[in-house]
Amino acid sequence: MIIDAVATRDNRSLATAARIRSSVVLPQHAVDRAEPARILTFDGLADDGEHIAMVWGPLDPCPTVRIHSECLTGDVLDSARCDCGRQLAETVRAFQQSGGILLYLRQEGRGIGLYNKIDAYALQDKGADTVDANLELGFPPDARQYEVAAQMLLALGHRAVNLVTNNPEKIAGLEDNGVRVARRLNTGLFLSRDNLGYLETKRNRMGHLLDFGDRRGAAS
Ligand SMILES: Nc1nc2c(ncn2[C@@H]2O[C@H](COP(=O)(O)OP(=O)(O)OP(=O)(O)O)[C@@H](O)[C@H]2O)c(=O)[nH]1
Ligand SMILES: [Zn+2]
Repeated sequence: MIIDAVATRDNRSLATAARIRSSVVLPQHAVDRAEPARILTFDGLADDGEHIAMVWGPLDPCPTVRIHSECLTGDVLDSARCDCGRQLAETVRAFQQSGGILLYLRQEGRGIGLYNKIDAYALQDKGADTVDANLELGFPPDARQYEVAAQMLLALGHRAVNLVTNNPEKIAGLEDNGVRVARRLNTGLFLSRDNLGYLETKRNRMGHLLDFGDRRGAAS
């Protein structure tokens, strides 16, 4: 399926249109749904990343979407330094139940890569927060772009979505590239003793929409 370049809200257009390269069934351990889950790959994405979409159908015309940036340490290795693993597990469980699209973007370490992220962790262990550690290494606090996410959604036929995120940059990144965010939905709040500083920095220095309520004292 090929979607032509579309006008964005300020009348720019996407430089390139992506198309679905492969779409295969990915049977799930947890559930046996009427419509099987599929993993999709794409040609024509704006960067060199091997970004994938997981689709649990059937989908609404304005589907629920989660954009998740790769975090090997959190997603695979059970790291509690961040909330990524818990957010990913929450997404998979919810979409297995109710349907949705997970865009798994290969943007490890907010786009600076795994080795650089581990270097940033080493600086954090000496007292820097996540923003200053990136800056000290010569990177922006967040190096991610979301054009590829918009390209993938357009290739899937969706120009409007409900987005699960606390990060306003993801909303702007879709809308700047021709995909309307009809509603924002919060992720869960996955606080622990080890990620409290990381989450506070996201809220205080990066504009993430996190409401700790009175739960910070209970982080364990
Ligand atoms: N550079 C850097 N990257 C980190 C650090 N901790 C986590 N990350 C990366 O941050 C990214 C988090 O991705 P997401 O959970 O999709 O995005 P988010 O910006 O937290 O926004 P939400 O949609 O609200 O979850 C992943 O790529 C992680 O590898 C850190 O201390 N330094
Ligand atoms: Zn993480």
